[in-house]
Amino acid sequence: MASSLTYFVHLESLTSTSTTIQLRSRANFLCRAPAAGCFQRGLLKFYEFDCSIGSFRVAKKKWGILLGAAITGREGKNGLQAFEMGSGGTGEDEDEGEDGELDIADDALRETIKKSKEVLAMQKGLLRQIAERRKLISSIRSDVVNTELGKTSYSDNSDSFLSGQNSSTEADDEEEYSRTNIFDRHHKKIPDEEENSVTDELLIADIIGFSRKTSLESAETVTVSPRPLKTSEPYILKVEDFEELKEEGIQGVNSERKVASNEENKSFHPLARENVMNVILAAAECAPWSKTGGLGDVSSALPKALTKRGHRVMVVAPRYENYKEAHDIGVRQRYKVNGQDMEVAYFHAYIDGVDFVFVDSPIFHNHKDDIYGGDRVDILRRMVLFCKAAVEVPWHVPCGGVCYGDGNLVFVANDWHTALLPVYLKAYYRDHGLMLYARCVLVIHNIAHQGRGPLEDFNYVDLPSNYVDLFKQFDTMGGNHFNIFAAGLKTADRVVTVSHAYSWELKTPEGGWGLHGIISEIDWKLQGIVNGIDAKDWNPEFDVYLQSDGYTNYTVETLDTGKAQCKAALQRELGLPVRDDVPIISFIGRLDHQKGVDIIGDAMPWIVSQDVQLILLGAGRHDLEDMLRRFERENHDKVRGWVGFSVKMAHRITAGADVLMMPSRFEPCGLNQLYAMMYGTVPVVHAVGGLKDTVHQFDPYKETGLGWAFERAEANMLIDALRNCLKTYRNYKSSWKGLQRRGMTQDLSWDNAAQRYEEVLVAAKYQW
Ligand SMILES: Nc1ncnc2c1ncn2[C@@H]1O[C@H](COP(=O)(O)OP(=O)(O)O[C@H]2O[C@H](CO)[C@@H](O)[C@H](O)[C@H]2O)[C@@H](O)[C@H]1O
Repeated sequence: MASSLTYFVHLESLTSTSTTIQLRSRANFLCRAPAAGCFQRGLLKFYEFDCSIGSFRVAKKKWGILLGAAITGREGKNGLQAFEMGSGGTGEDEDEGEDGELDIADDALRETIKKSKEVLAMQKGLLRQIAERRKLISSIRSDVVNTELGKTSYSDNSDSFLSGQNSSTEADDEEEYSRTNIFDRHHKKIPDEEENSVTDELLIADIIGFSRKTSLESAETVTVSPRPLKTSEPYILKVEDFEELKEEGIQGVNSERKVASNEENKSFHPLARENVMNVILAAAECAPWSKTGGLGDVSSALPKALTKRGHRVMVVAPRYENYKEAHDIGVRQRYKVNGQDMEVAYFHAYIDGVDFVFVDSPIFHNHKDDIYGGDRVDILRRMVLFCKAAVEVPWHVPCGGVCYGDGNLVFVANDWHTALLPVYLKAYYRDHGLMLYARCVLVIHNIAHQGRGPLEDFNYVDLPSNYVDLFKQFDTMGGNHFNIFAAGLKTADRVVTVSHAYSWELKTPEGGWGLHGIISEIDWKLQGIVNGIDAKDWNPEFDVYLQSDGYTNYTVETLDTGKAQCKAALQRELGLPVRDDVPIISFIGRLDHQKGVDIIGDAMPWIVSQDVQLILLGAGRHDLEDMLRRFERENHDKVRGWVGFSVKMAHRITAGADVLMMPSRFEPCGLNQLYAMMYGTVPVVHAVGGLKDTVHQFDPYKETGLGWAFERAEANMLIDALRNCLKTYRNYKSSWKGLQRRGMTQDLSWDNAAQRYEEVLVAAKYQW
């Protein structure tokens, strides 16, 4: 007699050498095999075994944890753990079997099944609620005249999880934005039934994960329980259940992300499909809301690329000011920071398939233009609060009505500011049997900033004293000190840095800034992945900053005319002589030691002796800002030094200039050279870190390469490279065009990088 039970099996902790499971029913097995050799079909795949009644042999390993339907196993005589799950299926034999035989004659198991049924019933309740809410929203939308009705309906607390806000203080138009936005999300169609049931099962298991209890409970009351929930509770969901749930409207909860359209489904990469997971990227800045440099760009662009691969992705960042797109979801949590109780609120926006969650607290508010400002302890307190709040976001913040949960979750922390996240994940949760399946990947964007302080700073991070060693660091620069990056690197499950060359440089005393020893020790979990760029924001074809003031969008086909027009517009805007024949050399970046802007200063006498125009945009160290102003003052006919942070000017300079200089002393990746190449602007860079990885030296004989990459961060090297560059610009027009075309036609999008990240996330997930 056949049944359609599906078994989710996680083979992570298999240990015995040979295991036989005898099935008394026909069953589908979904096996997640983390180690090579478990099954012939390869690594890190899901496997479906349509087993006939009889035995099913698993070589080499022992059963571990059932995934998606966690049921505590029973220890067989040979060390085998065997499980069976199902509800009302056939072939459930309660007799005690032989070794390895499936056995469900267990009270605990019965209890588990019972509980699971209850959970399923609750879920159906939630779906019914969603269907009702959707009807309500439809009626409100169609009744545009009766605004009162809309207000009355939405003043009801129980709608807040759908409307995405509950604050009566928000402006009406913002409320309408929120409603419309979420309405649209919840009305996307389920695609044709071309998806196989395996994917459906995985989606629901992975998206809702083991934390469905959180979302289900919250659905009843609409406010989310503040208490930490144990999330490894058993759950059963069969294929038929999922079908039923889909019919009832589960798409209102999740499908906008996973099954939004046939088009999207077709573009799902098979690897992501099998490894689809929940990803929460936590960062101190996220463009366009907050940005001081490349971290802001990455934390906004990488999540979108991961979403495209099928993952459910959230960005968590502090709320430094009022962002019009994000709405208060009404959830409040309290965390202690150095003994002081602090309340945080959560604001949410759903944009380009990504959930953006902003953690709100008065301590972030005065730092909109000064994210890392204040004294050392101020910053530390902000980051402690932010990391404590961020790590619990998957429990407390229902996005589209459903929390992320921690069952299938990987955090991505960035730089020292969020390096406490993996530490808290371990110290507060995993060491206490919570969030057992959550992992954390830490990304190094810049090791030069580490969150250093005296050892007493340990008191601010609110950890038991046995964790102090994680933070203790001795080096010749800092002596014996407290170092947050060090602790994060030790506790993260995986570490990524933003280029291959930088992953090597980090292990040297010069490149590791005192952490090279730790980096060498954790080499096994370190990987370099070159950043991509947001191909919509930074694309001359669509760039919104090139649509006014005489600028124009252009492509590689319209490069000659389009770029010439942008160059003229830039010269006009900055009050420089409008001349097509004079090369514009540019620099954009933070004004600090890293970026080598002082090296440009050393090269200035030579630069201004040439027939060139020079445009410098930057903010940072006051002495370097003064230097820019002085350059402009002294060479007003050909130099502009724009002091400040202007995204618009960064785009316009990138489009209008012919050459971009990056004499960085070190550069983990560098984004400006990537942007420049996309815009047909030729980079001249110091061959270090990501600049070395991405700007290949021009070879005039072979007509290959993308720009000039000089060996040492010295003025004479910069001058040599610029001299050759200008000679090519003036005398070898076709070579110049070749350089521009090669730069513009590269695939610099995040797609490739996102795939590499996904591999790291998967590796983290299966790491114990
Ligand atoms: N005055 C100004 N006005 C407007 N925009 C300005 C600006 N100054 C800088 N920017 C913008 O800020 C970003 C800087 O990106 P980078 O990657 O060069 O630098 P950063 O050193 O901050 O980032 C760190 O993280 C990133 C991301 O991983 C790494 O690429 C990098 O090597 C590492 O040092 C670019 O988008 C640039 O246009």
